[in-house]
Amino acid sequence: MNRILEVNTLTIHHSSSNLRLVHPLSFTIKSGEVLALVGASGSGKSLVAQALFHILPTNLSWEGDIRLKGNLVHNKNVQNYRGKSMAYIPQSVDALDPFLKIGKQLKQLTPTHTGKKEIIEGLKRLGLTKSILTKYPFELSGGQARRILILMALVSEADLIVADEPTPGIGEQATEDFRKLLLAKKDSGKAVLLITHDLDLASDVATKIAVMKDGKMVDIFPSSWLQKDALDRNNLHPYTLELWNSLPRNLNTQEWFHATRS
Ligand SMILES: Nc1ncnc2c1ncn2[C@@H]1O[C@H](COP(=O)(O)OP(=O)(O)OP(=O)(O)O)[C@@H](O)[C@H]1O
Ligand code: NI
Repeated sequence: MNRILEVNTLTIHHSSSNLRLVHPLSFTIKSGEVLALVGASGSGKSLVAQALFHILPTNLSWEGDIRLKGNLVHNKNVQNYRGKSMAYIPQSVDALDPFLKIGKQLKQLTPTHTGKKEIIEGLKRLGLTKSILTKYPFELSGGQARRILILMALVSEADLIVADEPTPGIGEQATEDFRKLLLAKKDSGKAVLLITHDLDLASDVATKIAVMKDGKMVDIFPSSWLQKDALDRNNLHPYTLELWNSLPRNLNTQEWFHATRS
């Protein structure tokens, strides 16, 4: 399988003090893979996504090696990748251009005819109507804006999609539609980095799961390990086990937790 994204010893620190917010971490996402990045609030997930696109807050710096299809992504060439071969669904809906109608913003991403068809279909699948295309971002609700951001990433031709908490506030139906669209991207050989608090979504769509805690990637493992009878669970970090045991569907499997720790 082709490697789409390779991240090698990425660290993120305060520019002024060298104090680390993200400790050295490395991972790879291949064509057709979804890597779910999960972990506590404040553990550094969004910073990792921002570093990939060179859009960290100015008081922070990063070091390491980021490659897209083997090519080093650096300061001077990142514009050639952003929004083209790497699409980003940011955690904040402020990312929409406030002065440009939604239709125009979507059109910029997909100038081709097929793109237009995909936009119309995508709108429908995400529970939006065509009328939204003539609106400005300020006329949308938070959930609608988030769905537009999802659509933007999904209609783009990007090889890599980075989605930072795309589902809060969009409702159950749109979350389900998003899940299906993600699986379609996966099947068509794209690579996805999905940052989420939704562990059910993560275990459902991801091929690999990475867990962050206090700026460290404490685990990265194939999602098949989460199958109830998979022995490899023994290899997971206690924090990962804690996360999974706190899922409502696992609350009755505490025996398993004790069995794996003894
Ligand atoms: N510009 C900044 N300057 C200093 N610290 C920052 C800055 N931006 C983020 N941080 C800190 O870095 C840590 C990681 O933040 P980040 O946004 O990556 O967390 P996260 O895992 O995405 O959390 P959440 O799940 O809540 O979105 C947090 O402790 C946050 O306070
Ligand atoms: Ni975040």
